[in-house]
Amino acid sequence: MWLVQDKNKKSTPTPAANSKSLSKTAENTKRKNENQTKSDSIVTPTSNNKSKKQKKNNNVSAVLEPLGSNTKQDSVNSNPKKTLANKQPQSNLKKNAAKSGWRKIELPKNMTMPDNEMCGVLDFEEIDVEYNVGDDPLNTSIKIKDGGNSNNGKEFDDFDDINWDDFIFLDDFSEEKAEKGQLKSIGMQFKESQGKKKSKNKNKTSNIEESATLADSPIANIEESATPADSPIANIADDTNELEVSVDKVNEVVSEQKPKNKKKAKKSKQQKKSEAEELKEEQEFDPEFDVSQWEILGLNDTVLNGIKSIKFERPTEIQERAIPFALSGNDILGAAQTGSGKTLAFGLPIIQKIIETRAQTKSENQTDSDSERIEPILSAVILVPTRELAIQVNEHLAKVSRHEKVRIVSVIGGMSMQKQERLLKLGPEIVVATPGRLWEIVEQTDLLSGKLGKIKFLVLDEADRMLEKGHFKELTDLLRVINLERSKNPEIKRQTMVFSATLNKDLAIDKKKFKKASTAKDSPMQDMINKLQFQQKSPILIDITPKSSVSNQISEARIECLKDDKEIYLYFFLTRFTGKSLVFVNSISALRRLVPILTNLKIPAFPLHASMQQRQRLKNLDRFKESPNGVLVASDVASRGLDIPMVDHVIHYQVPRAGDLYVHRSGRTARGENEGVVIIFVCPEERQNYLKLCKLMQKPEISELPLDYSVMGKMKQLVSLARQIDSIEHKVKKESHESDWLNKAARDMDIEIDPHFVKSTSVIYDDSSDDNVIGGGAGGRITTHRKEKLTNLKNQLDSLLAKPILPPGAIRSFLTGGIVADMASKLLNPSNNPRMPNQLKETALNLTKSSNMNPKKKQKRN
Ligand SMILES: Nc1ncnc2c1ncn2[C@@H]1O[C@H](COP(=O)(O)OP(=O)(O)OP(=O)(O)O)[C@@H](O)[C@H]1O
Repeated sequence: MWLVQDKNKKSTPTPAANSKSLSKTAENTKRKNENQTKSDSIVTPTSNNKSKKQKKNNNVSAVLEPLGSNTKQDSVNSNPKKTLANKQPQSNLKKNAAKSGWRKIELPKNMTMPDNEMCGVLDFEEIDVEYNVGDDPLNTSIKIKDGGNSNNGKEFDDFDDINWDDFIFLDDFSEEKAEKGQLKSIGMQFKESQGKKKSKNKNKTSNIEESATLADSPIANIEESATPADSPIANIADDTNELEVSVDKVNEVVSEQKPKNKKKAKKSKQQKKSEAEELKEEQEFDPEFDVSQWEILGLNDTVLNGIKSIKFERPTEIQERAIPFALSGNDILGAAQTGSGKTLAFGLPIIQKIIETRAQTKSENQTDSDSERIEPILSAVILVPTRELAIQVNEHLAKVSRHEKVRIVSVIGGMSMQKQERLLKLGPEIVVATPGRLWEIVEQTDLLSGKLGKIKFLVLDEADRMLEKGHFKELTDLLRVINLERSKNPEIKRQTMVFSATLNKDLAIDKKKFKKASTAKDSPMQDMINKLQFQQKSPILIDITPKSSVSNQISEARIECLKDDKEIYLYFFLTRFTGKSLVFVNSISALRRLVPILTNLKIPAFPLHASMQQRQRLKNLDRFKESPNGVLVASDVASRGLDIPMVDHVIHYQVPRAGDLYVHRSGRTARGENEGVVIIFVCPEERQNYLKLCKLMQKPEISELPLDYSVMGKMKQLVSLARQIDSIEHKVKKESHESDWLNKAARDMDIEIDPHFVKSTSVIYDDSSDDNVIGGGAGGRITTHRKEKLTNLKNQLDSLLAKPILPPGAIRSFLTGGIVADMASKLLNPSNNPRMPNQLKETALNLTKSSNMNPKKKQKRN
């Protein structure tokens, strides 16, 4: 059984508490103190039954409180002794919490436990509610629900994100120990046991030592269960694919040393998925597959085997041009359109080099009896601007190097730093990283010291993005460290490869101009080139971007409408054409407005933006990938590099602020050999920017999408209902949040809210309009009224959504004659759009292509 430590008062400060969590704690304390001051002025003291309950709880030394009741203790002081010395009157609740710094939380009744025994409750600072556990960590997965909203719940199968310094085993808990500050968190116990094991096994190699300890410790078992030991790419089965490393050797050691009596670990969903994928890949491998087109580029048999697994018949142009140069050791500046296969253009030569180096090292060590213990060498660092892209590049390279088990680790922000450190200790050969987190690791640990300076390859993918705010500083710092060693020892050879679809920021992609821009003394490109310290005076420039920078496989079209009507037009487009759509917005606020409206309209819409938790970002990305008609509403964090299969439409819901954004956003469709549609929404306020964009892209105006807009009245009605529902839901949530806050403040202070106060601060609801709240009255009534209105609106919307969307006049004349005389047959015709039966089931691609061929084709508007 475990107790959970209140995040706001660590009575047993642990060495592992990192600066981030400490600062967060301080921030929480400050906020809580502010809240307390606020609540002092609005609540009155009382003695009620609750305080009796709390007295009783005092005897058990941990505060009992129902999970989700929001009765977290107030933070008093991070030092328990100091708190006890504090003579200020406090509620029993507070004293109790201050004494122990730990609290026990009752589990909700509906919680299922394998052995009917409580084992633990998790309460993370970044997660509002819950839980689920079993008593055997190996047979357990944790489900943590975000924000208490079950629709929005997320599940982790991964114990690695738990800070074990925040938990103790309940059996270890005593009030005495708590007072003396002698409680040892699970994390501390683990570290101690790890220390002991290490000294016992000091003759073993460091990797083996660590694995052995991991295998013996309860925490280790948990960690292992999150990292499939038998997978060649250990973390590919991680539920987020957060990190990947091929650690066969270490894994062998781990599995050998597992205690015999250990219960069989239940395979996580992800493990199973990864095993299934591996099996599939194994079956997909075709030794007879013709790779002659690749062979002529100079790739060796091992890499060619990798290609036989992924079955790419021939190299793309950028691969054809870049691979031979890269294999012969050149620095490269490569520009090619989005989705043209740049990852393998730099990835295959790196993999080949790693395999060759391994073979060479092995043959050099053949006389050495220790040849089996060859230290893996960090050969390549690939820097990318976003976390999702890092994971994707990792997966892509892991897939093609699967037979050789090249060790690849992603180092990205927003994920467990400890896990990334542990994987780095195992010795990766390729690190794919975002600059921020890699720099954090370099600064805070010595895991990469001496290694970065010796790498054989440095890649900057989406290089132009790296020059922008948010990456530039860390990138510069990293380059300083990477170049340091070489400046001392010029013998060290390193190839540098820089790739993007928009290498030249001003988008003037013509060779002369590009060269000019990249050599102009004061350009950021030149600055970066200087910092990169290419080994060659002039790196090989391969620029095969099309004139307009946008892929030739993309068909573009424009939708003109008023700013306030964009939601209606978007809903219309998404209903009219089936397929996967990626909708880009310029701001998170626009995204937050749009997603609930689409959700109310039963469109499977998923948000993705940089302020979301990383796990949620990945989860939404996965949901989008799996949903054939899904809509990802994203900020520009998704604009670069993401290779999501079969995105049919990219929609610029707002005109992008820069030309390169237009290119990269648009490039999320038409990947590889596919075609795709790009739609840009333009409202009168954006017209100027749109025209500038066209000029920048060196193209005439984008043709307008020829649509039959006769159903727009219906669409407007539906969207208006969805908006109203969202607005009321928002208000109800806000009210309930405020009332929770008030009740919580009162509970924390052991006081009762004065009903007069509630009355005087409440508002009167004007029945004539949902928005006319004019002051004075009872809050509860308002909420009830709103809820009723909400139910009515939802019913109304549901019934409209269940009907086909028909042009005006269709209902009256339905089945009888007039403009929709043949409606019955249309409704039954499978080649018509089921939601809009008077329209053909047509793809946006065909329509856009035909309008591009015939730009004068007019659309009908009512
Ligand atoms: N030779 C090939 N034949 C067929 N498909 C390929 C080939 N090379 C790569 N691909 C596929 O093309 C898609 C795009 O590749 P990749 O992500 O490397 O493009 P990119 O040029 O880096 O795009 P972006 O500029 O958007 O980052 C991927 O799905 C990849 O698997």
